[in-house]
Amino acid sequence: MTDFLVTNKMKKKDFIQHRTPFYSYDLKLLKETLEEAKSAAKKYDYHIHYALKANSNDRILKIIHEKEFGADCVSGNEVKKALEIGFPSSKIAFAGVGKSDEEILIGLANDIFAFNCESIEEIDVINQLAKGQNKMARIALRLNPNVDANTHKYITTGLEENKFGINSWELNNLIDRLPSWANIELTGLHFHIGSQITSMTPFKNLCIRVNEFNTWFRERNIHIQHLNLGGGLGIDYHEPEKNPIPDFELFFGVFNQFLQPFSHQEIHFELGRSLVGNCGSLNSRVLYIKKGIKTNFAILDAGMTELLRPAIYQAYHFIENVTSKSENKEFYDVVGPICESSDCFGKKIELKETKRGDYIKIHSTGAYGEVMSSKYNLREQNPVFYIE
Ligand SMILES: Cc1ncc(COP(=O)(O)O)c(C=O)c1O
Ligand SMILES: N[C@@H](CCCC[NH3+])C(=O)O
Repeated sequence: MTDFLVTNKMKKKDFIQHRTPFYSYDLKLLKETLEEAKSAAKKYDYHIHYALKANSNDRILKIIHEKEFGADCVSGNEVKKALEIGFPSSKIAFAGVGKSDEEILIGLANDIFAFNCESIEEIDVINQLAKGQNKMARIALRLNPNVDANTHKYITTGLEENKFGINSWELNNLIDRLPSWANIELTGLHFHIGSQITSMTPFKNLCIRVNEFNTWFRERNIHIQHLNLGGGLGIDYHEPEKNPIPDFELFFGVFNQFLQPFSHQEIHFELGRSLVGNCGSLNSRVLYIKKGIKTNFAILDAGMTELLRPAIYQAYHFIENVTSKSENKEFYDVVGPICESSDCFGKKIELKETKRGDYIKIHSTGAYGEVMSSKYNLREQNPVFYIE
């Protein structure tokens, strides 16, 4: 998205002046969220790496960098972007189940904090490439803890059936090979069980498994310097105005209570959604109201090309008609203009009586919104508003 606009206060007239659809970001809320996360983590000396995949908009990244978070990247381009914004390479972790040789070389050239490795073959390749560059590569092993995150199946990552992480039965083989990897330094263990997790129970279960793995390595005289517990903390998509900031105290408190690190070990997290999710909104206009057999369709000028989450995870976002003056409420299937039946933001959504031209705000789109947008149907690039 190319065209960047800045406004001090989003007023109705601003909506009306500007072409929809567009994303807007509440930078004040972003800063408050970052501050809360930071102070909750500081209590236990925990380190937070921001997961760039959630939102890699430059202005958002600059603020996160200013607040001294580290970066969690999943592609060579994300590593480059983090460096360009100013994140120090000593705070950049590079994860991902399929890193290409070119991407690994970017990480090596910049001496990043760690490669989070997901297979024995990947470690082999990193070792060879590091040897070629005469470098030592620091790695963390992404282990599959087989813990159910109880979230949508497409955003669960920590079960043995998922493609992510090294399974426990491979560990004996892996540590047998460790001495042969002369250009690898094993520094950490990494875990990530999934995203949009709203119950603390999966995190408690994760801690129990991490303690077991950590002990297993210690018993084999392998000294692990950092434990990376991943991200996954969810946000309140249903009542984002009531609960704009997730309960970071509760989240980190669970790890403080159940995780048993050895004394020298650093504890890292890679949070995405919980830091940026609620500061973003997608703003759009109703193009048409159409009577279906069982329902009314409110057809918006925003579609799955701007916000993919409802189409691929049946994700719920709170949708609000911000300009209707009507006292009446009606149910609508809120859909987009894209040539796909799954281009639907929600079925049976209760809105104030809605007509052509009304402005519709789709809340909590700061994470996995703008970054997942596409040009499908040759859609226009949209402007972005930043609200201080
Ligand atoms: C390995 C890894 N780390 C961190 C994250 C960030 O997760 P979240 O946005 O749920 O905090 C993800 C995304 O699920 C991930 O796959
Ligand atoms: N993109 C997903 C989450 C995936 C997180 C990355 N592993 C979402 O919108 O909820």
